[in-house]
Amino acid sequence: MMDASVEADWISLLKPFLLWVSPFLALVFLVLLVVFWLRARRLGRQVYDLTLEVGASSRSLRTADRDLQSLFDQSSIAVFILDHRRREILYANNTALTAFGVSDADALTSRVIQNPEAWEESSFTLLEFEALLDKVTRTGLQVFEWRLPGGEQAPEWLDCSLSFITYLGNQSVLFTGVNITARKRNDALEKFQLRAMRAIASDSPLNQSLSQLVALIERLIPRARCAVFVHDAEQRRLRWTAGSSDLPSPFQDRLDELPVAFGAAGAGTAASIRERVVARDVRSDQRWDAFRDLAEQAGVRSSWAEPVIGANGELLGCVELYHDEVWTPSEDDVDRLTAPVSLASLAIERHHWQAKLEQMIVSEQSVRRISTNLLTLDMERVDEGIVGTCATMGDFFQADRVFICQLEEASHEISISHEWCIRALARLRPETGRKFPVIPSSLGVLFRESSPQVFDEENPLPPMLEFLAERLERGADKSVILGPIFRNERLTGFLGIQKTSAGQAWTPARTETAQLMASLIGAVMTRQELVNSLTFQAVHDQLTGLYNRHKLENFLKQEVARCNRYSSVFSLIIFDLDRFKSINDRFGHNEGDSVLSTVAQLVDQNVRESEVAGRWGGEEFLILLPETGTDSAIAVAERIRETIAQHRFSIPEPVTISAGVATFRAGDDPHQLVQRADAALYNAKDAGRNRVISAL
Ligand SMILES: Nc1nc2c(ncn2[C@@H]2O[C@H](COP(=O)(O)OP(=O)(O)OP(=O)(O)O)[C@@H](O)[C@H]2O)c(=O)[nH]1
Repeated sequence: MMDASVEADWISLLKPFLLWVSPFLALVFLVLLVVFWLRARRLGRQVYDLTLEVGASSRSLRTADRDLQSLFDQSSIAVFILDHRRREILYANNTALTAFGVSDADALTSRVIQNPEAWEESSFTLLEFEALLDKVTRTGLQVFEWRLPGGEQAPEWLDCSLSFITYLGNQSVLFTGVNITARKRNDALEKFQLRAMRAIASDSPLNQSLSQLVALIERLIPRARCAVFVHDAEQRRLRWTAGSSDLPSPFQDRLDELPVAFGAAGAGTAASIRERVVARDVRSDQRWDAFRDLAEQAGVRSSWAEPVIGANGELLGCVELYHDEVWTPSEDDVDRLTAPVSLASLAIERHHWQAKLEQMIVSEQSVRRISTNLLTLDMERVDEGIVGTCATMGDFFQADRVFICQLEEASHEISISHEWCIRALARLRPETGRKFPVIPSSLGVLFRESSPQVFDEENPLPPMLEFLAERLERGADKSVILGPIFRNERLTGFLGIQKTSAGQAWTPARTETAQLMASLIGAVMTRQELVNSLTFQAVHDQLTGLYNRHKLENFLKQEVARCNRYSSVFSLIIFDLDRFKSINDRFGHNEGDSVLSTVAQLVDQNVRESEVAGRWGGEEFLILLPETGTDSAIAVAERIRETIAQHRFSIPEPVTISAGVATFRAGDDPHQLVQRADAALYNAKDAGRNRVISAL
């Protein structure tokens, strides 16, 4: 009860206050209501405006995308837009589709962007590309060069950019790629061209320079496999010097040493006619008849051969390109190959000159060595020296046999005087020294030009010289060069250089060298003749041809020394023509000379090889009889005396001699011995001449 009354008191107390405040409260509420209404209206308008704005933006974005797409669709730049999160292509233009070899955006997603295998031949992997996509979200832009595997018309190289964009509300990446294949190809070509030129300019071996050219050509003519052949002028063959590693070895081996002839595939034919040869389809081309199976196995269906011609018009080699399909070069292809073919010509010519120079140096050294050998031959051992030089020449000329023939004009005979040959021929060669009949005048006609002649299958040896090749097999590669040897403008022999196997051919330079050698041998022989004659003159008496006094004294000294050392014995005969003064006086000095010569001949015929006869001076002769005692010496002297006495000389009366014989006694010197013989001779004169008396 109490509580109800207290409540009533409170209400009665607040009532006047509430009555006074309530209009204000109502007013405040009203104001607040108005404010809220006003605010709500403004927000609504703003929301409305915003909604309008959003709608417009969205519409303009879509318009922009459409504009962008139509712009990209026409572009030669490859463009695609990739949903960054889902890795899906949202848009790709035609250029991009062609570049990646696909037909639509979905294929680009499934066959490229989400397929790691498609990236195998690309310049980077799918993982690396994805890393770039992630990077672009941080940096906004990435630029790079991309080598694509490339299709038929597709670009090989793209200069690319990736930019981060929002596309159709998605976080996306915009890809652009500009085709820079032509620039890249040019760069690469320049690089290859530079490499090839450097190799040619440097001292690189020919096969290396030509391999660089092969690489260059294969860049210039896509899908072609290339080979470069070098012409071997001596063998008239093409040597496979450089070629694509894609050409199988049996193909290379078979085309190596291709003859320069029609029907020797494209290269051999082009080399023989010195013109371009295009075999559009080797299966039906007759120039490939002999090589068809080989081409089939190597996957060669067409060939294009360009001969390589040197500055002087000589054939240097051949460049050949092979395709695995029926193919003909376009004018552009022909243009493109012009420079490399010129480079090949430069490389081969440079190599040839270098080889020639090296050969000349070696050749000059060898020629100098052989010449020095010949000109400084020890005249005591000339024959040995000449045979040694023949061996050196054999080595130099790569010959199997080198020989010297000597012609004896008087006897009309020819024989091999010096010879060297390889071991294999030793038992086949004709005997050295055997004489064969010849007609020197007809040989003189054959070698009138005094230049060497090469005899081979086409130009056989004249019948009288056939003995030179006797018992040696003859065949295509066998040849003998004969360099005439002249002495005092007379043909006196030949230097012969024989080859029985394929080797270096007889080039003009080699032929010239052979003749130089023949001339040197002629000079050596003349010198030897001169030396022999001087040596002969130095020890022989000019009138009689017997040993002279100087030589007799030498023999005497040697014999005395020998007998003193070995307690041996020898005897001397000294004889003198009887009354020779009277012969001179009556028949003249010339007749006297003739008598002296005849006596010398008779003496020479009556002494043995071991005995030495000479002219002691004037009309005095001395005979030295080794290992001969007094009795035997007297017998020899008697025999000579009788022979002379019985001989019918040119003068109409007999010629007699008186002789003194002395035998060596231990301890004698030459002078003592001669004195004793002389004394015996005087005794013979005193005793009436025409007799033999021995010393006591
Ligand atoms: N025709 C010629 N005569 C020569 C040669 N050498 C020497 N005589 C001569 O030989 C003669 C030697 O004469 P002598 O010494 O008087 O002796 P000889 O007349 O033979 O008389 P004997 O010896 O006593 O028998 C000289 O008249 C010389 O001139 C020569 O090479 N030729």
